[in-house]
Amino acid sequence: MSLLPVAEAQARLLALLPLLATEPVALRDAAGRWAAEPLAALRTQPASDLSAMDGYAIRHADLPGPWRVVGESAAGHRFDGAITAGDAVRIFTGAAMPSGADCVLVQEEARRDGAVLTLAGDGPRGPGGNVRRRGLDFSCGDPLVAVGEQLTPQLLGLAAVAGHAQVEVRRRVCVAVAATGDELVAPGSDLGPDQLPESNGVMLSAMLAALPVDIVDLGILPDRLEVMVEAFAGIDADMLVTTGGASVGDHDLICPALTAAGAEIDFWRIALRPGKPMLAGRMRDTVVLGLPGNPVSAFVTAHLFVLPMVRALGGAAMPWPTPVPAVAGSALPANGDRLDYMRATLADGVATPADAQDSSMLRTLARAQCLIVRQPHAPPMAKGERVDILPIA
Ligand SMILES: Nc1nc2c(c(=O)[nH]1)N[C@H]1C(S)=C(S)[C@@H](COP(=O)(O)OP(=O)(O)OC[C@H]3O[C@@H](n4cnc5c(N)ncnc54)[C@H](O)[C@@H]3O)O[C@H]1N2
Ligand code: MOO
Repeated sequence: MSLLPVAEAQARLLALLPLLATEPVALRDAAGRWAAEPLAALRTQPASDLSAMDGYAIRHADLPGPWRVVGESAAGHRFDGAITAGDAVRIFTGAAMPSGADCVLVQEEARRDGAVLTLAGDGPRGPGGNVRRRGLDFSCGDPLVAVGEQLTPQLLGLAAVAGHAQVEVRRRVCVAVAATGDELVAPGSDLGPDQLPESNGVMLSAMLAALPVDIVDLGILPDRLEVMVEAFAGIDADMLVTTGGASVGDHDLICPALTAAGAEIDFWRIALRPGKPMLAGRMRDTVVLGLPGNPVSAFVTAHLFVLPMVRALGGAAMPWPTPVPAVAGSALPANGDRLDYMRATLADGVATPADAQDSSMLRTLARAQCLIVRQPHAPPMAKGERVDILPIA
């Protein structure tokens, strides 16, 4: 069977996703979610001309003074009157400019004796000096956040000052995770000679924990068709992620078990190393991803498929990991017909692949800081040439 190119597999998977309902979330709880509706400014910021410094609001035409101090304007308590020739108002950072004043004399350049103020420096350069004009940051109605943008702390601060208390986002994504394999036991268990501590579920849950996800842990399923079918048939989740049993051996039962549980398999086996035996489909309202059992294959396919799909379900406009340029730290051999992701360290922009790239080796994965991306049929590459990497640390 020919292998499906990775980009095609990603596009097909995206097409399988349902559109999740939206919910309003308080800004303080919205970090990391994606805006499901655009946010426009509900107010103008600043709403009035404000002082940018502590000092005295004056008319620039009155320089070089002296002035008579006629009142005070503080943030939250403006000076209600208007000033005329020779008047100054004591003013603080963030306070509204009094009517008639057009600049602020900073207090370091002023000398005050009772109500009399004299110049003790150069003074503001011109009208508007040390003043933040109304609307300097944004005006009411300005578009501020686009649909699909991730809500960073900075955007949430912007939304708050723009007058919003909450933001509409897609509801949290429910992901069921199952490890499969007769050899697997819970981490820390006493081990028989053919047993292995389960690690893929641990790693996947940790990868998902950084996203707005509720995880349903299905634990470890044995390589028994009827047990798997029963576990899968009762699932109520947006996504089911399995690891193991995806290949072609007699005990690789994920494909038949999912099919028997009502899933339609959309594709199986992709042109990716590691990660070739991945499969994907849909089981009623649940998107299904069957990841290979080898730990590095599970990690790479989670990075390229599971996390992007969770982001897309969450409403992300840009769900994919973005390659960045680096320099090859050693010569790289010609690549075969699969898109290859090589574990590598990264120092000062130089990506050096690990000597061994076997997909069972978690220690090299744990110490890798990036994956070097090699396109199918890429020619050999010399040390020092430019490569694309995906940062993972
Ligand atoms: N004849 C062929 N054999 C294999 C092929 C192939 O095309 N033809 N593909 C190979 C590739 S590539 C991969 S990747 C593996 C993936 O196979 P499975 O998805 O069926 O994975 P398993 O056989 O169940 O396990 C593989 C390996 O990983 C260990 N494992 C599984 N689950 C976990 C877990 N949750 N935690 C830790 N370790 C796990 C398992 O013990 C095996 O050692 O197939 C190749 N074979
Ligand atoms: O593609 Mo497999 O994931 O080489 O080990």
